[in-house]
Amino acid sequence: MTKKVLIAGFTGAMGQKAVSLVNGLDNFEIAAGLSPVAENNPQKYGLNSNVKVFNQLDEIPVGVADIWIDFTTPSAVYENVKFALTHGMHPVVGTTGLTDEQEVELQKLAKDNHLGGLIAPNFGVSAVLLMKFAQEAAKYFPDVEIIEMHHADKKDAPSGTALSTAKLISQNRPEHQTAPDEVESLKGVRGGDYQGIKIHSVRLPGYIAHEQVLFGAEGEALTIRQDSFDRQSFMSGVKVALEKVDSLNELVVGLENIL
Ligand SMILES: NC(=O)C1=CN([C@@H]2O[C@H](COP(=O)(O)OP(=O)(O)OC[C@H]3O[C@@H](n4cnc5c(N)ncnc54)[C@H](OP(=O)(O)O)[C@@H]3O)[C@@H](O)[C@H]2O)C=CC1
Ligand SMILES: O=C(O)C1=N[C@H](C(=O)O)C[C@H](O)C1
Repeated sequence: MTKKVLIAGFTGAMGQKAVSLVNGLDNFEIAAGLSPVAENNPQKYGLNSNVKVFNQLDEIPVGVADIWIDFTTPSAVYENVKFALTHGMHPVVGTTGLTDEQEVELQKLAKDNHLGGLIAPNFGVSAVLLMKFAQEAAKYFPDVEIIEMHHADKKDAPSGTALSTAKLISQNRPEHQTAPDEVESLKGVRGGDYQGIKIHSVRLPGYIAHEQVLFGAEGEALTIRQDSFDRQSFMSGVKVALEKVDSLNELVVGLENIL
């Protein structure tokens, strides 16, 4: 049976990659797209002429799609996923910026509506592996800092991946304070702080998405790095999510939990 997909943010950099992905899959079809200023001209965006284009949530009728792909903005994602879950759609969410509280609320909503879904801060295998390796290394190296580097159009900082990396590290890291007496003579120069783990966000044209986790100890260092040179690299993860999402019985966080 062909599954119908709605792509929220279909005009954006990731949305357009998702359009190409779903157009090339046998058992899925794009039924609708949501983007606030998109023209009602689906073909302009690589969509078939019968695809419905919506500019806001309240235009979307019940039953339009089975799966909701979200690559929008941190300010829109919570309401979007709430809408999907209350209108019978399984969410596959790549958009970053959901707070822990919002994730918990959405998980409850998914449970109440008997719908599974996935929230993945990163659909790239290199990033998923980086997070796994960093979590393991944190048992042995409590002194750690994260540097994430992204394109200059990125709206949120730190990246969802960096925040997720810090959360996973903090689960394994013994309580520890690096450089307890330090003083910043230039405000913010030591980066953001997640439970004692410093996070540094770099934004530069030419970059796509990159992360380094630096561990230091007496006389040695370990650096783990991943690079997403092309947004196509995220699509294998999105494909796995599309294939598995309707067999999930909860709103799962993290691609690694469905691989
Ligand atoms: N999980 C992962 O692996 C990855 C996640 N991301 C995340 O995905 C998100 C999108 O990234 P990217 O494609 O680069 O961003 P873009 O800015 O290129 O695209 C954002 C899209 O969202 C649309 N949009 C804006 N507001 C709304 C709204 N209220 N409802 C629906 N759509 C809206 C925009 O439409 P319009 O142009 O009409 O304003 C546009 O189509 C970001 O949060 C990013 O961090 C990115 C890469 C990988
Ligand atoms: O905005 C991006 O580009 C990306 N966003 C995600 C994040 O915030 O971690 C995933 C990837 O880093 C690309």
